[in-house]
Amino acid sequence: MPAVVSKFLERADQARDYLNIPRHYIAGAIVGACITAYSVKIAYPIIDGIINKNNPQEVSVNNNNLVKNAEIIHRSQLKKFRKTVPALNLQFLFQFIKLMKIMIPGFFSKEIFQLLGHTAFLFLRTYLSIYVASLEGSIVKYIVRKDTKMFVRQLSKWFFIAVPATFVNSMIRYLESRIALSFRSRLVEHSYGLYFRNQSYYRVAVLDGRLENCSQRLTDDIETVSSSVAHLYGHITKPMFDILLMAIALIKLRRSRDHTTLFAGPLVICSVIGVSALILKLVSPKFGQLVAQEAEKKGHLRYVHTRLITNSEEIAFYGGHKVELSHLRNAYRYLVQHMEHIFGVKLWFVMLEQFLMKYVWSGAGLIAVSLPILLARSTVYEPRISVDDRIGDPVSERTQYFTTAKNLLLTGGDAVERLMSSYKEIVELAGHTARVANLFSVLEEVGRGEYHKTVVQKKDKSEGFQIEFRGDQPVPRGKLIYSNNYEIVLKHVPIVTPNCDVVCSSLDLEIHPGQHLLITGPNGCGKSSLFRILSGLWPVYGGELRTPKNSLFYIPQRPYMVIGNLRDQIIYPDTYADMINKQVTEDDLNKIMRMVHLEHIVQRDGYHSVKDWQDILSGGEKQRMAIARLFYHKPKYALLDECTSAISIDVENDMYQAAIDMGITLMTITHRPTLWKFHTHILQFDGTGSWEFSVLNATSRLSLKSEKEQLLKQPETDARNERLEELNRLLGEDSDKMD
Ligand SMILES: Nc1ncnc2c1ncn2[C@@H]1O[C@H](COP(=O)(O)OP(=O)(O)OP(=O)(O)O)[C@@H](O)[C@H]1O
Repeated sequence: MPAVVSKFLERADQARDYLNIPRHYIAGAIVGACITAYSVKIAYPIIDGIINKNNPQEVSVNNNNLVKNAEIIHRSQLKKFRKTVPALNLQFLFQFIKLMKIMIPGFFSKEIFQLLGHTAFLFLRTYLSIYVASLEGSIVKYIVRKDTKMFVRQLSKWFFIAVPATFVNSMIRYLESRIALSFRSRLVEHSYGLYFRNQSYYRVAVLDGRLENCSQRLTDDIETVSSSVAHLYGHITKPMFDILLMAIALIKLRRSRDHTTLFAGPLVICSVIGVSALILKLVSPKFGQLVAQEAEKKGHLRYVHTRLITNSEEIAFYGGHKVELSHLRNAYRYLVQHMEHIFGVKLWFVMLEQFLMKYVWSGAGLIAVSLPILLARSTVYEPRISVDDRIGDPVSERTQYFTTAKNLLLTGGDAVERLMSSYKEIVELAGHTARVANLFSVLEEVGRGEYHKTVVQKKDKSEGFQIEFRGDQPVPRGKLIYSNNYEIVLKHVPIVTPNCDVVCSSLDLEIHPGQHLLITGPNGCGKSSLFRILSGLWPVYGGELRTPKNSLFYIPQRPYMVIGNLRDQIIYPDTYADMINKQVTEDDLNKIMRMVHLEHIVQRDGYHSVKDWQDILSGGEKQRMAIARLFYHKPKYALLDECTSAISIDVENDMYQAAIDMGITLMTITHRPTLWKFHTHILQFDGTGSWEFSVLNATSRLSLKSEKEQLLKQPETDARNERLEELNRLLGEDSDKMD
């Protein structure tokens, strides 16, 4: 390769001679081209930014709306990042200390001992490096002196030292990995504690808008922070030892030669390193911000993939692959664009870094090493030689000195280079640290019930409930009291969504065990939201709510199937140990499965085989399984949110009767008139924020329903329409719809 290049250069030079172009013209052109390329590189993003700011509609690659939407999300994410730029500053220091306190909880923690061990091995490694450097110097000396015996002796020492040296190297890597794993375990443990406290995993996603991809921070970012910290510890400690011990060794070595130039070499090296460090710091790109943005984009890509996997069946039925593919492609494209940007930024920085560290420093090192030889007072220098080396000649002495000094300098130079490149790693660490520290502080706040979400304050002049705001955040002013007497009481409680929409201004309700409540009303009127407020998932913004603790059991229309065997599905959220403690046997489970007509699943799959029950069970089977769960737990109240919509009416009736017989009080959202007879009270929302709570007379309500059915079959007249409207009002149903 070098031969080809030199041939090419030779030909080019001949051509230049032929064309009679002076050499300095060519050099000027090359320098000019480099400067132009660099200016374009710097100016392009700025010009692009100005153009895109003025023409936001031209941003998308094609006119596809999806691409535009994704672009808008992408830009809003970028804006968010610009607000808090992670860098090597005081904020990073505080965040880092916070994480360190979690990673190293005390003086006598396992991590301290691992770090001490790691430090000892790093020190040993440096010591061995110095020993090997001087050994190599003596080997070269005996080669020059043609002393075979001494050469073989030194070479045997060299091989002998290789065994502990390689063990030390391997041990350093082993300890670094162990420390990274220990740090990671501490962070993971801490984050899981926060994530699962006060249902934060739900609240952070629904009620708070600050963390878009919790999973990315909980997995990748924590892993990166712990491995970077462990790596950086070695990456900074080892070079420091190296520099210290190498400097001592070099000074000793130089003292043995000449005092006059003792400080000249180190002065040259220190000045060169100082100046180049300053230059690198000045021109260094914002790596912290860049890696944080990269993590965000990776998280978004992971999120799009997860959505696809979770909803694969629906997407396949719809044939929605085109839309999903474009979402995936966009998410990936943003990641690629960003990575290309990072690579581009790194290209110039690494070039400068390499130029300074590889060439400028090596040059300075060579000057420092050669100074004692070049500036020696006499041309035939008589070294201070040891007793063993009295027979030595000046040339072999100089060779030994030069080889040892060169090795020491190389190791020292390498150490300074590693220290300098650590700066880049620290700034990158700042990006991940900011994300993890932010995750922890958001989870802590969410756990305390403090949420931050971008909500639009509605200036509503009407009479209804007004949400109180502090700054731009709503303040829940309601009282939530956990009572011991199993009653549910709501006094002037509004139903407010996480987006601060008031669905119902004030709700008053009193339910005692044995009073089975039917909840009806049009879509979106706040039926399920009432359950969320009763269960304590959504804040109480006003009034007072009294509810028994741990006595409500919610069953949705699409029940969740847990990872595990069939038994785990029935007893969820209990564990097998809880089941044993409750003295429930498999016979009891068999009885429950018979009650929900699922005994065939027990015969087919047994209780112990682990399967993907979410996919295996049909919609109706999953709903029956959820009812089996209800029968296993026998709570005081069951919040049933259209949870039997896929079950046949006769089986559904059996289940409701069985639940009542078990002493479970039902609170049911349903559109099926066949379930009315199981309820004693009714809460009827009208969809405009009003409601009616009364005793339910199922027989009279059913006769109203059949009258409505008859009227709907008749031709339209004023009298018919008037009566229909009246019936709809009484039944709490939409005007032209039969439930
Ligand atoms: N997580 C959420 N964030 C913001 N708004 C929400 C959220 N969940 C529900 N809403 C809104 O709250 C309102 C009431 O929703 P809710 O689920 O209580 O309706 P519903 O009466 O149960 O309707 P349906 O009969 O269709 O299930 C709706 O306008 C809905 O869009």
